[in-house]
Amino acid sequence: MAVRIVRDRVLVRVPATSANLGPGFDVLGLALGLWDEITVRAIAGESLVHVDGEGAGQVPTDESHLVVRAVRAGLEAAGAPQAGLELHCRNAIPHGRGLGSSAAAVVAGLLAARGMLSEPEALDDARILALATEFEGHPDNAAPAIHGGATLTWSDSEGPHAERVPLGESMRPTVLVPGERLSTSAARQALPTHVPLVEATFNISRAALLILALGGRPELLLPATADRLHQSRRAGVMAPTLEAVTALREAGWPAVVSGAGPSVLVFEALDSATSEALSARGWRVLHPDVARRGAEIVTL
Ligand SMILES: Nc1ncnc2c1ncn2[C@@H]1O[C@H](COP(=O)(O)OP(=O)(O)O)[C@@H](O)[C@H]1O
Ligand SMILES: N[C@@H](CCOP(=O)(O)O)C(=O)O
Repeated sequence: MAVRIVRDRVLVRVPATSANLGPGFDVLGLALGLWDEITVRAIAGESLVHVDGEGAGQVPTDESHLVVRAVRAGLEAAGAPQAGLELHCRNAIPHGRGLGSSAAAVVAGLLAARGMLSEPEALDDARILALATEFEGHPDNAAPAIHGGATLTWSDSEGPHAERVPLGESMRPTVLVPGERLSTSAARQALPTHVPLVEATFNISRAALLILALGGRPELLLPATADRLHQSRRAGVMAPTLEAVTALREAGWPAVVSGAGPSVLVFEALDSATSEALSARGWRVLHPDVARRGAEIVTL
């Protein structure tokens, strides 16, 4: 029987994510306890979008809205008919700051599509990761948004795959968010197509070390979060971010650029003096939990 829309109202929640984690460019990611909540309704008539919080008054409110596009991609991939869509978005994830807002929007739309379907298995996690990777161009935000916790991704002829990385109990991350935005596409344009073998080898060693560090060897976090592939090459488009990362690392904090920047992720709770000094220089200091569960459909 053909796949149909059988639920006309679905609420989904999706976490922020920090990708790369230093050496794991386009591979590693971590889900953070900062959530977007989106209600999707199938309606008769034209689509409309209401946005509260981050992105309100800035993102489109018609068919070009990213969540609408993702719902449509999900319905199409499942072979289901399209419908008018009404969205209510309550957004907590800052846009254009390297905290995976676009991946969260895409995963939210795909998951909402799953929640509407007569055969939700037509959009299983692997299919959602593949579709989200088509939207994003890289899987390292979508994977932790879907699965929660820390993830690693790789791709083969079948498409992208994701696995959870074991996480110790004690991680208390700090996220520093600047006022300025930087689009991921602009940050990707700063990168070369080829890198020296010695730099690739450096990152392979540190990314492997990071798997140990995350699993319960926090004393390894500082060396394990060093990167030579992408962060310094992006300094031209986010100089204050690289300055903050360098200063924090010199003081012993395991700090990295969050995703494509310009936020900073520190794998520990910063002390109050350091936090206050950063706040005074315009950084918003957040202490999200690690989101150990990923995106979910909340039945309405
Ligand atoms: N919840 C959302 N609803 C609609 N569009 C969104 C949403 N989140 C992100 N976007 C779109 O994605 C852009 C940010 O994506 P990107 O440059 O990849 O940054 P990041 O994903 O790091 O926040 C926003 O400017 C907006 O166009
Ligand atoms: N690996 C990507 C990660 C982008 O993350 P975002 O949160 O900035 O979208 C990259 O470094 O370009």
